[in-house]
Amino acid sequence: MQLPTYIILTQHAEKHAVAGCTQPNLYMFGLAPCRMLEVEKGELRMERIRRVSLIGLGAVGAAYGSRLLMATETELSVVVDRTRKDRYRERPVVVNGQDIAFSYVLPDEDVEPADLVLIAVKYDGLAQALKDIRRHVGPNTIFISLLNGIASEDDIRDVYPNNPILHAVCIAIDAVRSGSDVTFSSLGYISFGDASGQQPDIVERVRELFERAGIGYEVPADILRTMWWKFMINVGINQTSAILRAPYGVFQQSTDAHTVMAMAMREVIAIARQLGIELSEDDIDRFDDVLYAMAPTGKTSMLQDVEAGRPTEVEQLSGRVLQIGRQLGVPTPVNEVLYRAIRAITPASP
Ligand SMILES: NC(=O)C1=CN([C@@H]2O[C@H](COP(=O)(O)OP(=O)(O)OC[C@H]3O[C@@H](n4cnc5c(N)ncnc54)[C@H](OP(=O)(O)O)[C@@H]3O)[C@@H](O)[C@H]2O)C=CC1
Ligand SMILES: CC(C)(CO)C(=O)C(=O)O
Repeated sequence: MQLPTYIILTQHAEKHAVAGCTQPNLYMFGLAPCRMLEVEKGELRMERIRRVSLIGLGAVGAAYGSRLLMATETELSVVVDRTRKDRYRERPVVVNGQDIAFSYVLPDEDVEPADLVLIAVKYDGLAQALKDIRRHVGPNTIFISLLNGIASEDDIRDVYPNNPILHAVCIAIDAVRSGSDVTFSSLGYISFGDASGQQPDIVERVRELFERAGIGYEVPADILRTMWWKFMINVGINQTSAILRAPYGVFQQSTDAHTVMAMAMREVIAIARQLGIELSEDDIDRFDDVLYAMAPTGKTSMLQDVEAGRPTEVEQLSGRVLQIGRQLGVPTPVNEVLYRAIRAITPASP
């Protein structure tokens, strides 16, 4: 029998094969942390993402999680505390009318580290989520956060400074959650990338996973610009929709609603440009292409929070705009009105 050949790569010199051997367990000696790639017929085979751990099974997490469950060669674990586990056992998560049999893991259970940790909680749950997934994190575990806003990647970096983190946002998904029932007509796509430009292999591995799972994606040339574009979108439509209690149809029909949304977006454009991120009026038009394709009955995540009486992510939207605007000396009066109005009608985050 012919043994497979392995190439051993150190974490910090992944481009340089440091040894070839036929005994995979050799990589235990002196080279950790490291990764192995199998060589097949003389060609390097990409190390596939096989173990995925997801935390946050709401609108976004359940929607993308249901796709990841269908990916071949992938094991998906959903990290939940005891209370949530009991709740999901009593009332299973339903996505587009189908009960989904997720595999739940408690934070203290012993597990193999994941290849990829996917985070889909709201911002006020992020600090706890980063504690709860600790047993799923090994030296090479990749992180992707699907949270809105521009802060979560830095928060992950603070807790897991040595792990690869890709930036990501989901665009044009119209998922709505009611209790543990999630429905969507479009999953949109995940725009993701490596802000450091140093980890093209990691981007490729995630791209290959999304292909296998049937999750739409794009890898833009400048992921930080895309993050700010999405931030502009959320500052505009999430906040205006929350105050007007307006689903997407209202923004498709009403020039007034659309104008308020665009006024809030323009303040993001102004601060972004001061920071060297070249957003412009065209970026509002680009969002219109997305907006007019969304289900008229669909609702932003912030409107869903308001209707469910939950705290909102306002501190991550206008809260951030006001903070950065003050630092840069850029006036942000529209966001100040939105900030105060949203805080007036919603409970504060714990
Ligand atoms: N909804 C949408 O269409 C979109 C949302 N987003 C962004 O994605 C992120 C998630 O939003 P969304 O899915 O709507 O939020 P949801 O409120 O629907 O879901 C968040 C989920 O995380 C769970 N959760 C929180 N903390 C933990 C924890 N420690 N362990 C396990 N589960 C936990 C919550 O459980 P529980 O309910 O029990 O507290 C809830 O099920 C937000 O940042 C949002 O802005 C981005 C694009 C679109
Ligand atoms: C862009 C939008 C409005 C829908 O995907 C969103 O990000 C949200 O609802 O939070």
